[in-house]
Amino acid sequence: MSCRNVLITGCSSGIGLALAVRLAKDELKRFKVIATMRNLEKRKGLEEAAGEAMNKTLEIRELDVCSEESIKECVNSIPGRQVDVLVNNAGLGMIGPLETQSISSMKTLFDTNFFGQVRMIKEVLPDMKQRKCGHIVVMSSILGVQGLLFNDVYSASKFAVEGLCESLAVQAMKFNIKMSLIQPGPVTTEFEAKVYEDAAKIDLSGADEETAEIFQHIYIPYSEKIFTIGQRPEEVAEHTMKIITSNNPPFRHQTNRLYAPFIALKQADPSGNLPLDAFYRLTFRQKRIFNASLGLLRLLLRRKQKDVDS
Ligand SMILES: NC(=O)C1=CN([C@@H]2O[C@H](COP(=O)(O)OP(=O)(O)OC[C@H]3O[C@@H](n4cnc5c(N)ncnc54)[C@H](OP(=O)(O)O)[C@@H]3O)[C@@H](O)[C@H]2O)C=CC1
Ligand SMILES: CC1=C(/C=C/C(C)=C/C=C/C(C)=C/C=O)C(C)(C)CCC1
Repeated sequence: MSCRNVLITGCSSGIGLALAVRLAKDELKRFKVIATMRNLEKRKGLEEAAGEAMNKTLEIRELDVCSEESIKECVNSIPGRQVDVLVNNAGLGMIGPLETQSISSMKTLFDTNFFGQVRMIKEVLPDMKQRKCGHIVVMSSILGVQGLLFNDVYSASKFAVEGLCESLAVQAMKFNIKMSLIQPGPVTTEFEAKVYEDAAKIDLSGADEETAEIFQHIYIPYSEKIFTIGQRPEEVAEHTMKIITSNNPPFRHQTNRLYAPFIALKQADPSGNLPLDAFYRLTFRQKRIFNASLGLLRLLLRRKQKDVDS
């Protein structure tokens, strides 16, 4: 197979950085990685992790998914504008009570997580259609399938991405273009620190006392515990690499089997009441069940790790 150009957005940290490095260090040298970031001053981490691959199988370019001009400039700089695989990874998180969040902060989130993806796809789709070849890989989330309290707007942005891709995928198929949505659960990246940092600045006086209490004393501690068993970005990169190298890539792929039961609840009950009840109980009624489930998840994770190591 010839070398494929892979353009990845949001490579200054986390999943984007890990994926760029993984593809660039491919033993079979199947990829030329165009690792992009909006702020080139943050390139050091990627340069160090890429090591010898730098300027051989990996090049760093500037790209802000919120600027059409920046996207065009980057894609035009690629010989023949040839993007064989687009990985739409750049994204922001946002948590908190809806009443405390400004419409302008929600628009910023959508501008990145949804319109950023749209801008990227619009830029490469006509070329891919002409070549009758290409793969669009999109970093969605389990929250693109299942909503979660205090993640209202973030989850909505990922649902929007899922709807966009599900609609486009059939047309893409006609032009031999593949589309894949990657759905990770919690991943231990800068994402986590950034959302907690932003959450600490929320003016909770914009919400009633009970809501503020639930957010601070139930959601935040639960969420922190959940992240202690989050995936590493390298694991998500490995999953994504498998999707990219697959001859017949799936349209949707969950990277963490621990979250399959939450999605199964949704699929099991079209009325939607089953997952709502389960989340309600887990959050408000069953502190002991939540902690016990977490213990079980940890055990399963340790077993899985042992299997991988042996
Ligand atoms: N971490 C998690 O738990 C999960 C994350 N995801 C998704 O994975 C993706 C990657 O997140 P993750 O690696 O965890 O988080 P990070 O915060 O580590 O990485 C996010 C990347 O997106 C970049 N970015 C933000 N805004 C823009 C923009 N306007 N233009 C270009 N790049 C931008 C950031 O750049 P900068 O450094 O300049 O801000 C950074 O490089 C996101 O789409 C996220 O929604 C999905 C499921 C779970
Ligand atoms: C609070 C809470 C939960 C927390 C889930 C979290 C915190 C998920 C985070 C997902 C992320 C960050 C996705 C990013 O795209 C559970 C386990 C569902 C159980 C019910 C209560």
